[in-house]
Amino acid sequence: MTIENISCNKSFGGWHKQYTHRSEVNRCTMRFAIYLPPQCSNGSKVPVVYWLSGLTCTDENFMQKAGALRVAAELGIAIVAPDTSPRGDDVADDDNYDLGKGAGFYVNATQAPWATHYQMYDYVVKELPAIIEEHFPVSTQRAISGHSMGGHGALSIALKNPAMFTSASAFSPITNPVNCPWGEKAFTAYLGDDKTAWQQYDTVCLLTESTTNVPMMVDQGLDDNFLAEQLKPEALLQAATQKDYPLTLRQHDGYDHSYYFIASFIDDHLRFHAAHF
Ligand SMILES: N[C@@H](CCC(=O)N[C@@H](CSC=O)C(=O)NCC(=O)O)C(=O)O
Repeated sequence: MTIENISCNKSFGGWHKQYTHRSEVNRCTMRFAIYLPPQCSNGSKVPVVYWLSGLTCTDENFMQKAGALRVAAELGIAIVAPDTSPRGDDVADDDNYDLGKGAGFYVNATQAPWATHYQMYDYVVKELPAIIEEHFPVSTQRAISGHSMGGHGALSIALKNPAMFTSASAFSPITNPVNCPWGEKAFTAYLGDDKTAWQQYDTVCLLTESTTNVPMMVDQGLDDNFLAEQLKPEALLQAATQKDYPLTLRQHDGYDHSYYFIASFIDDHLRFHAAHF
């Protein structure tokens, strides 16, 4: 697979780089960002945290706003941030921010017009890791994290692929997309009206049926304007408690849904993942 470097910036002794490539699964050009810590400079292979961003984001929001690179450099962890949807003039879109471009929801769409390009589950689970492991000095130790729509992606992907990730974490995740307006809208469009097809991508449903444990950490702000209607951490906590699942849920007074919240606690997430590598 050929990839093209489009930016390169030294940061905390390592390198932040952006690449484009042809995606076979999404049938379009995709862009991703990678942070390579200084420990890579002698050819050593480092573990990777995959970061999945939320609605309206690209590969840039997390890298520019989360303040994660200092601790990634200290811990010797690479971070990979994909885009949140396929892109391009021939890719189906919607007028609203919560469907279409910037809102791929990390599922494989089965419905027209979305199915042609919106295969973000396969992109994150298969195509992107293969590219990363072919082109960069990374080991096969992987963790996954994300925010909001990306928190849903991170937790559901870890639950569906427990052998692939040593740990998973999320900020303000959509925990139960089959049961909230963002999820119902996206899953109806991408997966159709049959709600049984939605459950394969729902963190609460997957955790309830899980037979393996991927250690999980979730941070949630209690002044998040999406908390009650869209995010529902209590549903996740209830499912985890019933299964005795290894979930750490931290709820923080005063914090909202923004990257100011993520930046306040991202160090803890990277240290959590480092402890499990
Ligand atoms: N109406 C808002 C909603 C978009 C928004 O809040 N996006 C969040 C993720 S929400 C869940 O997936 C986000 O991360 N935005 C990018 C950022 O850099 O903050 C809007 O259109 O802005």
